[in-house]
Amino acid sequence: MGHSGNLQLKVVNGDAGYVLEDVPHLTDYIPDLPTYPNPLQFNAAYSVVKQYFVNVDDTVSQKIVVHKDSPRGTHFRRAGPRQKVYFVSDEVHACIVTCGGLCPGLNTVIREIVCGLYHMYGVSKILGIDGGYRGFYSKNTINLTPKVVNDIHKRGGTILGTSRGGHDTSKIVDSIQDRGINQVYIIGGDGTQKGAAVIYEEIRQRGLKVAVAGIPKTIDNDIPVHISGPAVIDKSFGFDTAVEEAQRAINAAHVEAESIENGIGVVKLMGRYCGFIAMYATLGSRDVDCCLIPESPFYLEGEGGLYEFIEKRLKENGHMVIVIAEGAGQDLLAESLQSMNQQDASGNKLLQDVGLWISHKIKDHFARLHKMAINLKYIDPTYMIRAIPSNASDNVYCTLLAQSAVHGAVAGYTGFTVGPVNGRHAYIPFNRINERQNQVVITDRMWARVLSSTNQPSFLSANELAKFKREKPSCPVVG
Ligand SMILES: Nc1ncnc2c1ncn2[C@@H]1O[C@H](COP(=O)(O)OP(=O)(O)OP(=O)(O)O)[C@@H](O)[C@H]1O
Ligand SMILES: O=P(O)(O)OC[C@H]1O[C@](O)(CO)[C@@H](O)[C@@H]1O
Ligand SMILES: [Mg+2]
Repeated sequence: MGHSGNLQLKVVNGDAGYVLEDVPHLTDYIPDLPTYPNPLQFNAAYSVVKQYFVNVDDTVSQKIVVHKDSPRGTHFRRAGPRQKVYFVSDEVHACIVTCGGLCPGLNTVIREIVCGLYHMYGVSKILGIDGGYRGFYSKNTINLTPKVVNDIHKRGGTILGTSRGGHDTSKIVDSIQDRGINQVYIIGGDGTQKGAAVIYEEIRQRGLKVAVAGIPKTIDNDIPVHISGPAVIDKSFGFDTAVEEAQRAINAAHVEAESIENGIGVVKLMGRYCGFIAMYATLGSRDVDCCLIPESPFYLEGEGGLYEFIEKRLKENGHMVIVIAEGAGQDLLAESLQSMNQQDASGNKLLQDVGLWISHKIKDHFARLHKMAINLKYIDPTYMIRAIPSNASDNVYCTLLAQSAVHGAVAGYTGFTVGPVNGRHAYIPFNRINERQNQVVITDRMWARVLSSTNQPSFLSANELAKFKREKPSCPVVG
């Protein structure tokens, strides 16, 4: 096996096209670090486990759909407890920070990092950083113990608070160094993981024995994940909970629309640059007649347009439900409203309210035509789907993510994000997670399932479809 690598890439090539995209280790830049036996083997609860530790050479394959002659492809290091650890319990001084927007399950991840460190590794010095990245240098810290975090998974939000912007790398690493912190757990979305990568690089340049672990959070599912799109992580925590909660809004829209002549229910769901929540909520509900997402451009007027489809569906069924992701149709809004081009503190584009806009457009159109009296109800559950506690299945998922992060940091790995790859938890280098934003691939089978379930137009001409097929590479299809 040959090694090739730099600060960001640590790639190992093996036989038959085997590639390991490895994560950094503290010993990459601090040689001769002492190791210690993993205390987990003396832990009463874990004594029932037949094999305590994962083999150091275990890796998880990114590709599970293969042909007879396919190369073995990319692999990631398997997550889990190692026989040797690089920290003794008393030496560990950990901290946890949450950044970006809210997401169901943030508190569960915090809880399980604290409990995992305490119960599995005997760690008692754990600090909560208040209010996101800027909290490192501008706020007081919170002492976290299993008692403090005992009930927090039942609450939405994050007990640590969160923020956008305020990522000042030197001030953050100064604070880590001054406080003697040697394990940093960073929970957040695509922006946060980019910030974590820069912190890791600065720590490495300063030669500090500090492990940096990222736990990916994104209600939008915009971190490269496996729900359609090239596979890295299967899906992000809180996504299931959000999709479940979105059902309540869709049900309400359906009940309202069904109960009145020519009723139209419009539901706006989160999804700044991608329509995963809208797509899954639509497929989950089966009451949706039209799902509009940022990845699939649509138009209103003329043949094959939205107005024509609405008229047709109302004539057929007497009612309809439209689900629209917040980032959909922003080009159309920019044409008809004065574009604001505003950004939030992290540099994310601030969007105009497409739900309200489209509701007005539809009402105006049918009023102008005098053809058909419609009754439109607009429901905007935006923050309601993310400000709730995670459901049971997300809670279990959050536990595995948190424990994987703890096992990895204690074993000396750093500069990594945790996540399940084809069902097995793995350590993924930051560069892989940060390479691009995940989006619904509208030439994939999952989007076809939506079109088939709603029977809505694709809004694409034959030429556009051919262009999309050429541009977007076909990727491993789920299901
Ligand atoms: N390229 C970057 N380099 C360093 N820090 C960044 C970068 N992008 C974002 N950040 C920081 O990461 C934090 C969170 O970023 P952002 O507000 O974009 O949310 P996010 O993590 O993407 O979560 P979400 O979009 O799901 O709400 C902010 O404090 C921001 O300053
Ligand atoms: O209003 P805030 O808190 O900035 O968050 C809104 C954004 O956060 C997200 O939920 C991502 O976390 C986007 O879908 C949405 O545009
Ligand atoms: Mg983001």
